[in-house]
Amino acid sequence: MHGPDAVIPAIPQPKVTNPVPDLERIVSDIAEEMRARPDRGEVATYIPELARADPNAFGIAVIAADGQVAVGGDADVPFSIQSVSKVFTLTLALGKIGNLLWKRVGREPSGSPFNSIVQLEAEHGIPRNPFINAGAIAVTDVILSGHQPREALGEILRFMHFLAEDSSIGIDEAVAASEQRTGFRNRALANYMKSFDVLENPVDYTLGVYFHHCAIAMSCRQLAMAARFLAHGGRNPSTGFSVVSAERARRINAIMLTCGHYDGSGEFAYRVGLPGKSGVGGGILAIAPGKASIAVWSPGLDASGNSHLGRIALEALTQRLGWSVFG
Ligand SMILES: NC(=O)CC[C@H](N)C(=O)O
Repeated sequence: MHGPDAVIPAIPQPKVTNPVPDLERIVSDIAEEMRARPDRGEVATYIPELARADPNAFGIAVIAADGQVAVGGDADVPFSIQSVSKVFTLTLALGKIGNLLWKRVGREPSGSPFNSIVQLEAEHGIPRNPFINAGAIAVTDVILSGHQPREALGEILRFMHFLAEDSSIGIDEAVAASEQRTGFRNRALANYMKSFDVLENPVDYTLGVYFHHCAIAMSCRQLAMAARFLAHGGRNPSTGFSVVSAERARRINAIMLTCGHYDGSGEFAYRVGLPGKSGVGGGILAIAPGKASIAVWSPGLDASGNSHLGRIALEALTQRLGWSVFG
């Protein structure tokens, strides 16, 4: 005899992988250690609104393959993601025009600061990679083509909502307005590229979208959620849906590893050993392929414009868990 339960179809369960031993303890230890450190780097001031960030803030969120979430410190406080947004705009632009993107932007490390102008002249207005400012502006221009700025921005924001499974993510308008007022260098970069026809749209439109996507505010938890597809062969591990192909995820990770920290990319690879992308708001997104998506935040920066404690925290995490991609 079967009981009534026998007719209820089985509910499909997500694939369960082994939980990471001690993950929660390691993450909370690191948050404690970072909170106690006196060396905090320098908060960015060239975008006046960013200068308001609290140098004592520190947050970390790690989302493992089985969905386990380990957080520490200010993991739920939203901050200005700035250049971390460039990972997501690159993903969208590749989705829109595929490998044609590489006619407009290179994929070599620049060895220069994020807002450098010098290489652009020698290389005929083609930025070295999609993560320096010039490259990210060219990528934004690709997303904008065929749309009004408001629509393009809406598309970027909806993509973040979809990836993070969180429609509360928004733009910090005060940060966007602050950069609109003071972004003279980015204006120079964009105008210079426009003179080589690398940008298709009016410079002000492209920059407007760029400044606004840099001003997206997210917490470490939201950022780690949004980047899960990069750690899992292009798939969202909780739904199983594919965001990009495995090949594309691998390639975005490769560009993060080689270019994600500007002229600090070599040092980040040496110390942390993971693909990562930093922003001047103090956020760093890092990907441990097959293992986890990780976001850290501490607003004080080092000389290359990357989060000082964020990098130290990631170095501690990868060492304790043996997560470096270099073994
Ligand atoms: N490195 C960064 O985060 C720079 C982003 C910033 N919006 C700028 O264009 O200057």
